[in-house]
Amino acid sequence: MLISDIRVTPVAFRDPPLLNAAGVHQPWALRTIVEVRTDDGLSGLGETYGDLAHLTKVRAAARRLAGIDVHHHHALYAAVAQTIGGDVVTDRHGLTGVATREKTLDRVFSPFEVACLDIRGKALGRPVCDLLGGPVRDRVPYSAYLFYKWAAHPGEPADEFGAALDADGLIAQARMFVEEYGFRSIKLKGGVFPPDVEVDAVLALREAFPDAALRIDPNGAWSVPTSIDVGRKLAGTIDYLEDPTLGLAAMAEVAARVPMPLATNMCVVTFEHLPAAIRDGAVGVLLSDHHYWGGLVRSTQLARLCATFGLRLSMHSNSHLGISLAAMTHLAAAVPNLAHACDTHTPWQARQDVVKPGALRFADGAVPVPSGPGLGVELDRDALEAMHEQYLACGVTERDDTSYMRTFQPDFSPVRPRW
Ligand SMILES: O=C([O-])C(=O)C[C@H](O)[C@@H](O)C(=O)[O-]
Ligand SMILES: [Mg+2]
Repeated sequence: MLISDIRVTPVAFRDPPLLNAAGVHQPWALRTIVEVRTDDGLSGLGETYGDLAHLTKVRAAARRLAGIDVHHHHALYAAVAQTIGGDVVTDRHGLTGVATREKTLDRVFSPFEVACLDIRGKALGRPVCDLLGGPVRDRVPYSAYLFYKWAAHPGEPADEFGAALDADGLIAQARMFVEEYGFRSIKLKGGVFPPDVEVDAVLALREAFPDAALRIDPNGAWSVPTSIDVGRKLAGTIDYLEDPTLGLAAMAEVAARVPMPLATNMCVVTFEHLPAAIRDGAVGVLLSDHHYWGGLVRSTQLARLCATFGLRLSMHSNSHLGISLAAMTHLAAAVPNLAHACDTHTPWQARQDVVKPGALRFADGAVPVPSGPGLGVELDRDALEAMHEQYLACGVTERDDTSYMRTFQPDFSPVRPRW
C-alpha cells in the first residue's frame, strides 16, 4: 500500500465575526484538504490549516511522500521532517501558543497521518478508532462554544447567529446551540471585554444553565493578579480556567492560587513543553489538538502521558470542517482518559462542508462515532471545488484577526496581558 499521489486543495468557507483577544474572525476561514492515494486504488482524507506559509510546507511535503507505505508512519514523519528542515512557521493570531520547529513539523505531518489512517481503515473495513486501540465510547461529547460577536461583518447583512455583545446575547446564543445540538457543556471565549464583565457573563450563564459544565478562555489576556481574581470569583462555577495568562511560569503562579485546575492549548503545545509543565504544576487539563500534536497516534501517546502524570485531558478546536470533526471524534472515542466535552467550531460552520452529509451528526451534545470504514466520511467533490473557488476569489491567504479588526478599530491592540 504505497502512496502514489497526493492532492492538496486549499478551501475557504464563510466565518462569522467572532471576537477574541487577537481581534475578530475574518469573513473567510481557510483550511487545506489533503487527499492521499495509493498504488492499489485506495484514498484517504486529511484536513489542516489553510494559512499560506503552512500550505506551502504541506505542498512541499506532499511532493516527497510518494512511494512510502501508508503503514509506515515513522518513515512518513522522517520524510516530512526532511522537508521542514529547521524551519519554524508562526501563526499571526498567536491563539495556539508558541511556534517551534517540532510544532511546525507536527502540524505538517498531521493531515498525511490522518489520511493514511483513513486508507488503512478502509483497507481493513474498520473505523479509524479501531486502529487507535478501539473505542471506549460510542459517542463523543462536545461543548457549545460561545463567542462575543457582532451581528454581521461590517457592510454585510446580519448572519443567522445574531449579535452577542453582553450576557443576554451570550445566553441567547447558548440557548440556540443547546436547543439545536443538545450541548451539556458551555465554553465562553473571553479576553474581549474587561474581566469583570466576562465574570458576570459566566455567572449569568450559570443561572440560565444551572446544570451545564462551564468554562472560560481569554487566550492569555489577563495578568497573574487578574487571573487569580477571576479564578476566585468563579470558584464553584467553572470546571477549569483556560489559558488565563501567558507562559508556563505565570500559569504556575495562578494555578497555585486558584481553586480550579488551569487548562491550556497555548503554553503546552508540543511534547517538549511537557516536562516543565508537569514539574511546575502549571496545568491540570491539557487541551490536545491532533492538528498540531502530530496526528492521531501521537495524540493517543500524549493521552497516555497525561494519564501517567495526572493531567486531565480534553480537546481544543479552531474553525474546521467535517474531515477534522471525524478525526477528532475517532481520536476522542479511543482515548480512555478524556475528561471533559471537547471543543468544536462546527456550529459556526453553518452546514458548509467538504464531506457529504449523513456520517456526522450531533445528538444530545455528542457526535456518534462514524461507523463506516476509515474516517467514515466521504468527500463531496463539488463542494470541494466550490470552496476552492471561494479560496481563490476571497483574497484571504492568512488568518489575521488583528489586521481585520484594525480596519474597523485602528487603535485595537492585541497585546497580552491586556488586563
Ligand atoms: O484557545 C483556543 O481555544 C482557541 O484558540 C480556539 C480558537 O482559535 C478561537 O479562539 C478562535 O477561533 O477565535
Ligand atoms: Mg483555548
